[in-house]
Amino acid sequence: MTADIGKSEAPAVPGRLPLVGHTAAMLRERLDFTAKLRSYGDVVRLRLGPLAVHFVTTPELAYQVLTGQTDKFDKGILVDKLRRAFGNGLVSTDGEFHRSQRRMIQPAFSRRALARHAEVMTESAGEMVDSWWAGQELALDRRMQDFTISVVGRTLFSADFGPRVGAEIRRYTPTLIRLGVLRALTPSLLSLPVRRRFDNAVAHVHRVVDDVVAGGREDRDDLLSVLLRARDEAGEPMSRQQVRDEVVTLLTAGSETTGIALSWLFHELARNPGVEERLHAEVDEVVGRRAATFEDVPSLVYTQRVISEVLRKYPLWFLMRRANTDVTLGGVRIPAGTEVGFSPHALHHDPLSYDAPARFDPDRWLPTRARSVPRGAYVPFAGGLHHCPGHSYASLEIAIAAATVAARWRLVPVPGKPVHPRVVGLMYPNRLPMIALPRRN
Ligand code: HEM
Repeated sequence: MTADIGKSEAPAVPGRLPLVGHTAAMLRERLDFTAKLRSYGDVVRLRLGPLAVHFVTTPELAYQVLTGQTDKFDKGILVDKLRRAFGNGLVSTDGEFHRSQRRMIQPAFSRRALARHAEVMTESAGEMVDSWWAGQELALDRRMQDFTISVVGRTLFSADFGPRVGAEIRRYTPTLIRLGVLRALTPSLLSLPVRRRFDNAVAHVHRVVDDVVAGGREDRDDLLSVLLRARDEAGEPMSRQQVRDEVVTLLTAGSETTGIALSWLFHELARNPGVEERLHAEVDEVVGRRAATFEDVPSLVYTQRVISEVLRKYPLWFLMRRANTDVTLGGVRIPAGTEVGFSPHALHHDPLSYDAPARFDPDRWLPTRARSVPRGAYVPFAGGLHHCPGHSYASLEIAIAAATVAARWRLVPVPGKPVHPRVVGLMYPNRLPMIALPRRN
């Protein structure tokens, strides 16, 4: 009856334990846990420790949370727990402050800026593939992280962003993300040593980034200069701490995700010889044996489908928002202040949205087939007010790096070392040893 619309209660997910709620099951089962939530309802209730969470499980409701009703949601508990690390950086703020910081950062991702960044991406990718030798065993996940950190550092922050900064960021960011997610899932249950490890990682990252900010100049053509030059309405510059928070946010958000995507891309190429062959043929035709450039990317049509498929298969495990007003989702009334979660991974693997979702099938992104994917079912870069500002930058960087590697090398797995995802918010490979074999083309 219409009078009841918006008033029904979401079903509770079975298996809630005293004190810990669903946290133990979620941490034990990870992707399987979030995948099965749709079988309990379109909106379901969970307990993470003492915290009540509504989880939406359909593409349309995820679309509503992200985009359709974006202004009714702020960042949620996940970001609260990461705020110690990212302070008031873009990723952890809302409202007018977030909007004005975003406006300031946006020009670093304009088409003109991207064309400039691409030169660094091409050069860095070229240097990377030149440094490999035939038969070399590469810890590919680490190589890709080194590459993406160095590219973000060189494009956005400073020409002389040194290797020490990269090494420290690479070393401590996974800890920040892993422990940030753990703290969100187990509010107040974490032991002191875990908190100390988190604080220690934060302190290291802050220290190196403080050095980057201290060495920054206002007269350069990079984002750090833009941040240092910025003045508010009263003519005041941004505090050093605010600049630091933005730099930490962009360095970590911009490198970890892109490095993981590149890692999985080469893993999938090695497992799918037909896909690898088509990608190699395209790269041979468009790029030849040189490093790929900005101008090549529009012609790398198949490579771009491969990238879309990597981002489908290996997205974030889950995201959280918090309702800032009473909202109705799927007929369920959700009071202001409620945490609302959803899983990009579950949405990207839902058989109601994708044929054979476990299969790596770049051709599902052919325009004729892609049209049948429901809105909200493909959200690698989220959506709405907090839509990833680096999405074009990331797609460009992945295309340039993938094509530059593929122009020269075939990467094959090291036998006897199985690779599987380690899910800690992001989907890291547990390891990714690969051998570089020269391509004869
Ligand atoms: C494959 C690569 C990438 C993926 C999959 C990715 C994914 C995402 C997602 C899902 C969000 C939304 C998080 C949320 O709503 O809680 C996000 C936000 C963000 N991303 Fe990315 N990202 C990538 C690359 C980048 C790059 C290259 C940069 C910058 C250089 C970047 C900077 C950011 C920032 C600053 C935010 C926060 C935006 C806001 O809250 O307004 N990301 N990203």
